[in-house]
Amino acid sequence: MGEPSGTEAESPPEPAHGPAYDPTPGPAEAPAPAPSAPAPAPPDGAVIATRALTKRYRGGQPAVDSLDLTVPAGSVFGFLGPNGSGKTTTIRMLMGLIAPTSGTAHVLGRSMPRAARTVLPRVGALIEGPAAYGFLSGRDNLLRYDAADPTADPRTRRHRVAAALDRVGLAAAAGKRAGAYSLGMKQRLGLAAALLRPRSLLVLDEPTNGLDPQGMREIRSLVRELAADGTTVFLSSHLLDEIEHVCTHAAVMARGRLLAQGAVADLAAGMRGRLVVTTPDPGDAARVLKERGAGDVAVDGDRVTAQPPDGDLAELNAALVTDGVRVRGFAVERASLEDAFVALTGEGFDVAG
Ligand SMILES: Nc1ncnc2c1ncn2[C@@H]1O[C@H](COP(=O)(O)OP(=O)(O)OP(=O)(O)O)[C@@H](O)[C@H]1O
Repeated sequence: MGEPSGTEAESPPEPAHGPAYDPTPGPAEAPAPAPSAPAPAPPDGAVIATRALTKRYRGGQPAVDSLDLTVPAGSVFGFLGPNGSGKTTTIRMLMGLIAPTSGTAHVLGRSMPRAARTVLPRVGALIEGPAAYGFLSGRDNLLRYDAADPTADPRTRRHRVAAALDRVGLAAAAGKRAGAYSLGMKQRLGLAAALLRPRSLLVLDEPTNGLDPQGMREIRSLVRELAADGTTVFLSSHLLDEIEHVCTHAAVMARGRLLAQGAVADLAAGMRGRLVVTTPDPGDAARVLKERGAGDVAVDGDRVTAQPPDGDLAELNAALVTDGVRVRGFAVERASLEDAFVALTGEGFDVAG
């Protein structure tokens, strides 16, 4: 999460929580001033499109630096990067909570933050953790939250609250004090708040942060269900595993800059996986692989692994056999998103979180 907003130089007043689930939503925040440059039209079908989006907090390096992000409609888009890489700052600009230093951001085809009042009712957001009144039940939290929204229809309130609680699997616990909820249940209550109205886009900042494996599974399957219904989901995460299992598309950030974006399968497919040769002659195999241009050759028992050289791998296999290496297994392991990330950043990734 970002650091206290008190260090922020030029942003407008900010609500303590995300736009969709502050339990004390007052009158709508004044939208931040729009950048003066004319906004280019967003690409067709993009639910989020930013161009050269930049945020520089007072005196520092840019927290977000010339970001060109394109989130296709219908995608589950993972916004991936280690702590401090600029994810939360980007999300806050997209939601109109802070003004960019320069560049443009379009959400649902409209320029932010100028169109915040039109855009935000169509966006469900869960930002900077769930917030709820502990002394109220989950249901009463949602009733109160919905009642504070001047555009929400009071006649359908009870029905919409019940449907949202049901949707996130909290119907049975609806009458329980939110203070007694587990973190996972609080997170689901936050999602229920985001789902009180039909949404074109859900923005979730680290939705599984702090959850146990069971809680993570529940949120992930909920995200998949929502996406199956056609909602575009934009979620930030520092967990590669999460992105790989839940997302159709991803963008990789490091130190405020975008390193890559695209379909998850393409991000990993651009990488050649590691060659694994299983053999009772590992020393000879390693020698032949090196001679044939394989990189980073490593021997572990009867397994020899390497970065495959360019060219036809069938030829490489034949060369091993011709040189008397008895080959039991010869395969290229599929590259993971983690391999792609390491190749992009040249550094490891805190996979465990
Ligand atoms: N209000 C602020 N004032 C000054 N600097 C800030 C502020 N918010 C964030 N930063 C700095 O901007 C950079 C990006 O932070 P940001 O919170 O956007 O990253 P993040 O990828 O979301 O990380 P995390 O997962 O830790 O929230 C960091 O160096 C951070 O210290």
